[in-house]
Amino acid sequence: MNHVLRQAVILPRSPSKFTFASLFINRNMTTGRSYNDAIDALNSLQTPFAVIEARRKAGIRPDADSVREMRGYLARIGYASPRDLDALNIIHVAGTKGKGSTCAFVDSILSRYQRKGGPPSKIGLLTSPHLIAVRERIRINSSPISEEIFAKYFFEVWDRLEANASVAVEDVQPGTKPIYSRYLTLMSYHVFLSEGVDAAIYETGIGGEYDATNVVDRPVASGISTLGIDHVYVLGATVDKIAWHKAGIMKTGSPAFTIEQVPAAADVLKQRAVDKGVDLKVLDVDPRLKGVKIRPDALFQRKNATLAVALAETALKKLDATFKPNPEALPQEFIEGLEQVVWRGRCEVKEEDNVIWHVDGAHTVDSLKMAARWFVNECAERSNQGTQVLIFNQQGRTEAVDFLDGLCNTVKNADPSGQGFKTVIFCTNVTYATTGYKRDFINHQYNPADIEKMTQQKIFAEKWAALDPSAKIMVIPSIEEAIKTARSLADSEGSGKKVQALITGSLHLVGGALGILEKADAL
Ligand SMILES: Nc1ncnc2c1ncn2[C@@H]1O[C@H](COP(=O)(O)OP(=O)(O)OP(=O)(O)O)[C@@H](O)[C@H]1O
Ligand SMILES: [Mg+2]
Ligand SMILES: [Mg+2]
Repeated sequence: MNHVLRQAVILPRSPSKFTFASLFINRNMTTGRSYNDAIDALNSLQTPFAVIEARRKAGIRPDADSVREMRGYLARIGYASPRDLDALNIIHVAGTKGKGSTCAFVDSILSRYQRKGGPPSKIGLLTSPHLIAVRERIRINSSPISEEIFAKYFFEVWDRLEANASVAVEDVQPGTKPIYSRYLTLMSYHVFLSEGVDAAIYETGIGGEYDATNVVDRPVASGISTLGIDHVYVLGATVDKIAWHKAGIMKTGSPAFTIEQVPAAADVLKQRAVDKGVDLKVLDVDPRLKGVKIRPDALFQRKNATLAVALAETALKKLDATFKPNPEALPQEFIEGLEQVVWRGRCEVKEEDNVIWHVDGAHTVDSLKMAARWFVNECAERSNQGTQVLIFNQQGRTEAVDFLDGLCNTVKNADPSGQGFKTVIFCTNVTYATTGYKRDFINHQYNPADIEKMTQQKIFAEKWAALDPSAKIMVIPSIEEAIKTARSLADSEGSGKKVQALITGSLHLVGGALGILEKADAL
């Protein structure tokens, strides 16, 4: 670390109005019933860092009990029959990367039909994680549910769980509640069923087989997006093990789709499809996408779009007996849905007077290479290209240090001067310099001491110093200060040149950064 201390500039924390310890204490539930009260109560359902560590050490991983447990919670909140979920016509998506993007495409396509009067008449969308506010994980007709609606259903679920806390249900301990993301999944079923949603798109949280979303046993269709390495602790370290989990969302009697995968993953998907009697369709990039303006214009996104088209066609066939896919050309609704999709924090460009921000939430080795290539291509198209700056973080994943090689080399190799990023900033995911986290970003799952000492960021700095000894490396306590620092670099640019900044590595980082860049807390 001494080496880093010599090479990297490490900014001290600003005098703050919060203590780090206070951020991580589970709050007792307040008596109020506002959106903020709901988020506080939700935050109390996070598994604390110490418990996660203990489980890790004991080798405890999710298993079939976790799905049975979700069914138990569903029963406690009033949905005792697995058939209750059939009304939602669920489109279920798993994958290592591209899940959210695929779901957003399906949502956008279906919304063109909904706006024409349907079917579907109401579309639900559950995605994770959130970018700017928790409520954005649960959408109806493409909009995050309002704070009022969120709070209403949040506490309805809460009250039902408490009222039925002692009702014996298999695999659920009396008096318990599901943890954070599982609570939101549970709540989403209640929201969508109560609001009369008739097509719901579900992104899995982690894996598939044992994921909280896998309580659906008759999806309208299942889709598996690009597989790669992530969540190694829960899913396994090799792509075949990971594929096994993701294949768990394929259901006998429901159509299933995937796109081209690396052979080890493809083999497992095909074998599990055979075992389940599922006709799994492996899709080449859809030729009907030719001429459709998919953003970013990259192969991975065309794969996501291909999967989304197949899923949307299957859903529309189920919902509307008169809908007939046209193998020659995509209907206008599909083209508009694909071209006009809004999926924030992924390959976004925001231009200021002196800085062009490139914002992408990639956080695996493969997706970071994609993000780097996208950044390079964007920069290459501009005549006012100035210094390239990186703002990076990934909290809580020890393997994240290996994300940096691809990022560094992709940008360096594309730069005719061989320079790549001139300044590299590693910051924590703490949003603001003096007030700490926005409530929606409080995370008990990380080691508070690591954030306080910026341990992870210093490890990144050390790694980057080895990858590129000529880069100026900085370790900075908050996103706000990281952005300020990048802006200040613009002062030394030549006239007409703009700093080209890439913010990536974590969706939490990206969400916090967008909030600051847009000077808004709102969605
Ligand atoms: N098919 C893909 N292959 C590789 N990288 C992808 C693919 N689709 C998207 N990405 C990259 O991954 C980032 C995240 O995309 P997206 O939100 O769709 O993935 P996700 O599977 O929902 O990820 P998460 O694990 O965060 O839920 C994108 O910004 C892009 O850089
Ligand atoms: Mg993920
Ligand atoms: Mg996602």
